[in-house]
Amino acid sequence: MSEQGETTSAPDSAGAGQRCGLVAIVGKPNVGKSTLLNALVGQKISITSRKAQTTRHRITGVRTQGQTQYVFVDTPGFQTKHSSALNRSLNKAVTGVVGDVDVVLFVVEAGNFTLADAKVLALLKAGIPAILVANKLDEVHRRSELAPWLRDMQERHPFAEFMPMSAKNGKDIERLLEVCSRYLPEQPWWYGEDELTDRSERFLAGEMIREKLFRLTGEELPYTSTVIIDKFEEEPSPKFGRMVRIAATIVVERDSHKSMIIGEGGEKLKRIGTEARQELERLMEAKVFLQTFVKVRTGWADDEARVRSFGYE
Ligand SMILES: Nc1nc2c(ncn2[C@@H]2O[C@H](COP(=O)(O)OP(=O)(O)OP(=O)(O)O)[C@@H](O)[C@H]2O)c(=O)[nH]1
Repeated sequence: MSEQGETTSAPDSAGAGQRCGLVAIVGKPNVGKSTLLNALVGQKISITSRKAQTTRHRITGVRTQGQTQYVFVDTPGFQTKHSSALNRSLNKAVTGVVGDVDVVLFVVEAGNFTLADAKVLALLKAGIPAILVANKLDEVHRRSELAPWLRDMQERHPFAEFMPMSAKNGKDIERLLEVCSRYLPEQPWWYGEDELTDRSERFLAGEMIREKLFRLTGEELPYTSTVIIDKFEEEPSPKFGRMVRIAATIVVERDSHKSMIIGEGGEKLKRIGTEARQELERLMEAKVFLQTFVKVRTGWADDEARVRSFGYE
């Protein structure tokens, strides 16, 4: 339950009373960071368009609840299960991230603190509030033992809050969101309330191809060329976790534009597809299969009915 209540009415257009900020989740492998992130975001993680405030970060999810928008950022160093790789990437990737957010969730297993936890803790920056998430509370059978452990943790770092909890418990997640919101600055939201739907990923896929298209063909290509997403299907994949099949059509007005996009031996279209796919994979954290086609539709931009049939309003 958020302090602001569960009002999901449209936000004040001026952004009055809104809070918005960056939240990093850190911790050694297997403490439950992914479980926590998924629960906090409350839906499948997706991407958003990039905004100036967050270009330095890779956004893994956004939750908008009540008046607060929580923007979760990725800490790549902690994704790995290999401690050597963990060590290597720690200083580079994570230090930058945890030094530049509004609040850090430092996740450990309740009642535990190992050398690996200490290494992560050492990276937290003074001045950035850190919440100790003592996760997997449900696995602690003797709760009485937790008090001395918490005191011990208090001595290790000046944590702003202590949250003994379970990432699998909905009430705990609500409580954590509420606590977290206190550390996010009052400022207008960066993202629309509904920006994280499947549709926004679909939209982003189109934008990404469009961006590559214009970047790789240069000025020559008329602005009327556009990208239609014909298919955007997510499939469960034990191998990749997330897998998305995308089929896109680049619509141009002239044959000459078509050959410009396809390039010699199909080289350019291939490059557009590869670059778009790679970036989408990174953003969506998914395996992406992308098919791109080019079609000529003379005067299509003037033909309103046809424009509508392409999915534009
Ligand atoms: N009992 C219990 N298990 C949990 C809880 N949170 C996470 N887990 C389990 O802990 C294991 C690790 O969870 P992940 O979310 O993958 O942990 P992680 O920190 O993201 O792990 P890495 O990807 O290795 O960094 C999984 O089997 C989860 O189901 C919890 O609150 N209680």
